[in-house]
Amino acid sequence: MTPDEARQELLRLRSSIDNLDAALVHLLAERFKCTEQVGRLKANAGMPPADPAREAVQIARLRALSETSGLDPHFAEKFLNVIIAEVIQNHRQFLDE
Ligand SMILES: C=C(O[C@@H]1C=C(C(=O)O)C=C[C@H]1O)C(=O)O
Repeated sequence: MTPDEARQELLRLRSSIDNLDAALVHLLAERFKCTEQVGRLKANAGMPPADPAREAVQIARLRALSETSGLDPHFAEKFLNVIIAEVIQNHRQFLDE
């Protein structure tokens, strides 16, 4: 591959990365819209913000999905835990409203 071909290939790959990053942002935005509704529902119904049993099921499911799709299951678990921690923090704020 010539240096010029390598630069072209890099641009092509980065264009796909940019599209995928945009898709991730949109997916996360939809997920947080949904979890906001869950948080308000739970706060109104007197349910606790966190549900460790539900989280364990989700983590097991995502780890299995990761294994079949070639994603590192450890990374998938870490990623989901970061998102869930943010969601629970948001849910706690609804308790004060
Ligand atoms: C969204 C919920 O609240 C919390 C956040 C979760 C999530 O982000 O997936 C899962 C379980 C709960 O700890 C829920 O109970 O479904």
